[in-house]
Amino acid sequence: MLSVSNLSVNYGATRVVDKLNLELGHDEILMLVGPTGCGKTTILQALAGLIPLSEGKITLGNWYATANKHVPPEKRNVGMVFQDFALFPHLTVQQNVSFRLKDTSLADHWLELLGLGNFRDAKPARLSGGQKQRVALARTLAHEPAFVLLDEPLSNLDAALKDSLRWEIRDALKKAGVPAIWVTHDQEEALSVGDRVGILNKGKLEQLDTPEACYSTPASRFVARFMGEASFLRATFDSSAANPQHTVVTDIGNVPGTPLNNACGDVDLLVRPDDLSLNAKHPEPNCTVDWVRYEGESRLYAVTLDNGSQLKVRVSHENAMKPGARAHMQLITTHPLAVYPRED
Ligand SMILES: Nc1ncnc2c1ncn2[C@@H]1O[C@H](COP(=O)(O)OP(=O)(O)OP(=O)(O)O)[C@@H](O)[C@H]1O
Repeated sequence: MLSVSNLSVNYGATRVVDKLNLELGHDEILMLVGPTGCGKTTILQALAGLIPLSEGKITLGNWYATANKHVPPEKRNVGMVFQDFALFPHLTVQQNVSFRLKDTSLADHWLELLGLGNFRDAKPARLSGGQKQRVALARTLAHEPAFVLLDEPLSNLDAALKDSLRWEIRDALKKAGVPAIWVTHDQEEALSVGDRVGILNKGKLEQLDTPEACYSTPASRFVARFMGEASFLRATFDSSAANPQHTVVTDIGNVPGTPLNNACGDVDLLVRPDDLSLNAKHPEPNCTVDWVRYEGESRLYAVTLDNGSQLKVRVSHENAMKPGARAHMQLITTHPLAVYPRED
């Protein structure tokens, strides 16, 4: 198990990572997300032993590192996968993956498993971006790392390739049975690939939870906004025993709620674009379209309710309306939505 307690990193007087705590199971994949400059790469560098800790402790297997006890990268048995692949250009695929291995059978194993059998003798320059990243991953896993750190491994690849390769990487990590921390800018990737997701804000973990919990019950509005389109609808919520179903009352329908941060009375309800319907033909319109973004399969509308709240709703592409059009909006979800204390 990889265990991190109170890990902090300072650059001069600036604290960049602030008291990070986490534990990873033996084959668990943690996705680390957060705005640019929030400390993601610094965390990976500290775990890899590339920069010193200012405070805290990292423990894995038979070693531990603290501010006073540095363990060099080569003693940590860490595997790293970078966005720029970091392959040796003058070596073949086989040589890259087998580099410094005494027993090359594991190199063969991962080359086959990642579909690189036919490219053994090719040099990296002849490979596509996706193939290069597979080689980098095969090389990492062939060295039997105790844990793997991935720093935006897919950010140099096109969208279609990203989608398939993220699953291949997840499968390979699970087959290798190693804990992994995977930094990404892509919130959809974080939700779909991770066993858990950690959301960082200014060096602090705001939430460390399952993808479902991070998306549907975000610990803060920051997390809610970071993990997807988030609108906040004025609502009222009675937290007493008189409301056993936890019903939240709004102008566009009542829904079950999950109160966070002791929300009660005047509250804001977190609404995702698929929690709403938008009907242009309804006889009693209650909102006006502000703008629309065509997305192919769907359209995303920003709509202002007659009570002043602005919400975003995603509907089928067949539902075409122009800015200024009147429509009827309604809450259609049956699952509980997160409820926060009112913020004016
Ligand atoms: N060597 C350094 N010296 C001083 N400050 C640094 C150094 N490296 C990074 N920083 C600062 O530390 C903070 C965190 O940087 P880091 O690279 O970890 O962020 P990140 O979350 O990985 O960002 P991005 O998503 O843009 O890659 C930033 O404010 C950055 O300017």
